[in-house]
Amino acid sequence: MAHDMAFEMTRAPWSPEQQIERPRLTKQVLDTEDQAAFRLQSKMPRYIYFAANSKNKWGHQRGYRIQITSFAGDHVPEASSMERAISWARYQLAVTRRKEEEPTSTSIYNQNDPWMPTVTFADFINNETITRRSPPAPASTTRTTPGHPLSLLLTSSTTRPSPMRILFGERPYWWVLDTDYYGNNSAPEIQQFPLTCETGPGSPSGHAMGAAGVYYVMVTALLSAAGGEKQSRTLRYWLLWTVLWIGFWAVQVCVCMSRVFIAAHFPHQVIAGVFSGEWIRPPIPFPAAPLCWTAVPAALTNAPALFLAGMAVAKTFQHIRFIYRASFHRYLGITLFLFSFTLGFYLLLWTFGVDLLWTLEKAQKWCSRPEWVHIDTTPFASLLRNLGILFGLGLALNSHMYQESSRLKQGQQLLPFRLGCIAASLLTLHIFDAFKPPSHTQLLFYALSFCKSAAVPLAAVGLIPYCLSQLLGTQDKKAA
Ligand SMILES: O=P(O)(O)OC[C@H]1O[C@@H](O)[C@H](O)[C@@H](O)[C@@H]1O
Repeated sequence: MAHDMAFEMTRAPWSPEQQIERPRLTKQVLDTEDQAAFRLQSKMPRYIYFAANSKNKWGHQRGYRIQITSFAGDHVPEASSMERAISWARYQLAVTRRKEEEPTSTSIYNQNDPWMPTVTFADFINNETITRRSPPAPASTTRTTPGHPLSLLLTSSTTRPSPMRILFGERPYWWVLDTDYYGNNSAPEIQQFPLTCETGPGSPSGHAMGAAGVYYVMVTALLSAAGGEKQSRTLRYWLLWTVLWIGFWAVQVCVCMSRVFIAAHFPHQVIAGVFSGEWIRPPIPFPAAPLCWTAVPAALTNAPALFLAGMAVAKTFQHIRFIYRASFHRYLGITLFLFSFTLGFYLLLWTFGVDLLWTLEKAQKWCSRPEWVHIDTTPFASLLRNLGILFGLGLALNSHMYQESSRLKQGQQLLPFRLGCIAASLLTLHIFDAFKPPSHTQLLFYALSFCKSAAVPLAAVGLIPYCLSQLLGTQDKKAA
């Protein structure tokens, strides 16, 4: 984008017989390489800047300004037979469209045979379109070559996601800015929010999946508790059935619409999330589930974790006996298996050049505010959180505290015990939630996330019921 001043003649308001030149700001989009290559000694616009599609908080287009001051003159006459080897020096500034097959803008080998140069910079400037590209980050893609003070080559990638990639985990907040789909037309303005910049793959939606999985299990558990025999179901049961399912779908619609509204998802991704959230509930044989999920490329690293969350909740309600009987060793074994399976699979693919964390780079590149990119949204953070919960649950259920508190569950003071547990657990969860592990060291962050998640069930299933049972037990004794 070039900003300059043009002068227009106007009458001086204070002296109408006089004319004055009034400066006016002009803006011009430089949309081809030829327009954005400024020859030496040519007149430059006053301001040149790389504009992004987003706006800053004053409503001005984001971007960064390029300022060039140089007193250098001609390098060699352009008619010289060796000029092409140093043709970058023709320009004060040149913006070109970079392609993957063009790793460099010049080459030291040009010096060896300047008459037949390996790379000719001037050939890059062949009038290709350069608008609707991502603004390159100055540190990573701006190349100033030592000894080439006048040449500033800015590049932008041509590896753009095709429209079909929205089926493979692209999120709208980056896809819209990153795609060639809109050609020379302007792409829709996408407003980002603090929750937009998720770093994992967008398909299927983890929030929709979690909401559907958890609420499905809650609704069906409540209905089976209220239902009794099929034949003896009363009007009250059917009223409850209607209210609960309306509630279920109301929650799903709100979750899905909010995810689409903040540009974190396309509609098909949240719909897939809701339905996979329901399917993910047991009975999928335990070790088979992460393997099933590997069929969904975009959700690969997230899958075991998501499965685990859905499964942990579902088991609690639907197969209560199993989850209570499983030994700590079993919990530990499952935790280790899921961790090593996911890590191993990730590393295996990585050695073959497949980076399952490709979405992280997209988020960092396209999020309008770097502080909105949170490490706790990464698939690995999610995996460790859910593994922590599983581990903590196993630890709590096999603890002495849990055995002790279970005794009171058959006792007299069941209602105060349960209400006390709910209130104390909510309070504790709130306190846990306020603790944010420091994110400057990734390993420390992941380790602390795991510990924090393990502490949650340990507190809610072990410690809190134990303390309350002791308290109520003492009161019982005093009363007796
Ligand atoms: O895919 P969505 O809806 O943006 O949800 C992403 C979230 O999905 C959850 O399952 C993960 O635990 C979170 O870490 C992640 O941030």
